[in-house]
Amino acid sequence: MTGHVAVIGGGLAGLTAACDLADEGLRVTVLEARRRLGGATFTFHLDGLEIDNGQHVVLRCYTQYLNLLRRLGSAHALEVQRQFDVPVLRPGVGRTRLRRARVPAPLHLLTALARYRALSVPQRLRAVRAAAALRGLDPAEPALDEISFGRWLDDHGQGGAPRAALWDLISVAALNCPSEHASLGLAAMVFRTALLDHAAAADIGVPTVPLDQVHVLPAERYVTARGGAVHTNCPVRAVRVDRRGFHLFLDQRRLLVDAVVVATTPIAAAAVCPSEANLIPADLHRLGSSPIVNVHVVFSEPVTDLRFAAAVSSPVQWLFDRSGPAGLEHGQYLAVSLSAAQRWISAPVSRLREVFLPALGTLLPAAARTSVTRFFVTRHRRATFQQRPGTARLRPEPATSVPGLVLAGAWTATGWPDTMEGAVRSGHEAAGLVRRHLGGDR
Ligand SMILES: Cc1cc2nc3c(=O)[nH]c(=O)nc-3n(C[C@H](O)[C@H](O)[C@H](O)COP(=O)(O)OP(=O)(O)OC[C@H]3O[C@@H](n4cnc5c(N)ncnc54)[C@H](O)[C@@H]3O)c2cc1C
Repeated sequence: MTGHVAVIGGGLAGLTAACDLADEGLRVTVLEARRRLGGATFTFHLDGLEIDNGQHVVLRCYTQYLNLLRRLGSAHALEVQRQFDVPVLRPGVGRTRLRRARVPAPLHLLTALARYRALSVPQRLRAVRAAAALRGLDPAEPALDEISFGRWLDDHGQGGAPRAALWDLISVAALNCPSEHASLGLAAMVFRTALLDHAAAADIGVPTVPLDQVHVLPAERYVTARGGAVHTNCPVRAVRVDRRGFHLFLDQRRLLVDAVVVATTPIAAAAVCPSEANLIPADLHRLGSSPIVNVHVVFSEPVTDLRFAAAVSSPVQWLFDRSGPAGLEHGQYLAVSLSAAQRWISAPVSRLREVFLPALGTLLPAAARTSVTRFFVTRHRRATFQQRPGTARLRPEPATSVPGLVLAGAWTATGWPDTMEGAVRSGHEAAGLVRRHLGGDR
């Protein structure tokens, strides 16, 4: 197939589309506004350590993301646990765990809940009933996107302790939204896909190397090895269309191409696309944004043997041992990942230190007696869109009204939450549309 395709945005969606299009023999040019690729997933260097902008976790049900890594030759960069097993820490009480048994779904959850000591026995029984009811929901049913997951939990006797100690543990991290504000449709999608329909789907994978070695640099190499070009520091200001093709307005020059994948953020897509694309900018702005904060703490000595853990009754939501991926030689580096972090996004580092060091000390006794050698914070104000009720109808389909101009991004209508899996799926979808437009459908 011949043709020149521009991919605007070098996040995971854009990189996926670029890999697919390069495989088709098309001439691909990736244009990324920032000085580095990766979008919401990147690595930076600090005092000899390789730091990810925020801990990223994958699940075994991320089939397209995992396939992409296999294709890029970097599947080894993830360690996926053999069975879903989450240590759950409680201040002053110690550990319990949510661990699936090796039996088919949904029995695997019964056994996990039966042993979950953060809930009383009657609470565990009621949680099993609620899980069965959730399993009966169709996430694609539009009415589910009109109500909040929190309301559904209340209606099913899952407010209070069960919400905090069980449902929020998963949904706040997966949807980056408190359950009272999250879409029931998206929550049903997460719980069904990851936990209720297939026993192995929620097995957790964490990168063993920095994120840029997991998919960012491998994708860049994949595209350039196939003749593609990748430009960073290269914002696209506007796209115009005429009978010759698509004109991209860059700061110093213009580029004329045969097709365009707009894989930016939603607000940038609204600004860049021509009016003929018929996007609804107000809808894209209404998608809003939700923050994620990571608190990074380096201890002089190891303080835990856990690779990761969740916490309840604590400001800590999830913590991860980052020592290996960051290249730390002595001590231990923990990252505390805080989703739906409105409360923390503007807090000074001193305040976060005041809150999170004692909180870690109550969860991990050794942390209370070990000195901290580094403490820093990464903040993403616009980490994901706000996955609240009513967002399904705001998420645009990848095809625009202009053939050859397509959208990609975890915020498009993928049916998935704003995740790496959603980004990869949208990249494939966009590349497929471009291929059909350029006449190479097989
Ligand atoms: C801290 C954090 C933790 C997360 N944790 C997880 C997790 O554990 N698991 C998970 O699955 N997901 C997680 N996510 C979400 C996941 O990272 C995103 O869903 C996914 O990476 C989005 O990819 P994308 O390509 O759609 O968008 P983006 O990564 O936002 O990429 C868009 C790109 O477009 C570029 N751009 C914008 N405007 C222009 C322009 N005019 N010209 C050129 N380029 C432009 C941007 O600079 C950016 O690089 C997390 C996100 C964050 C921030």
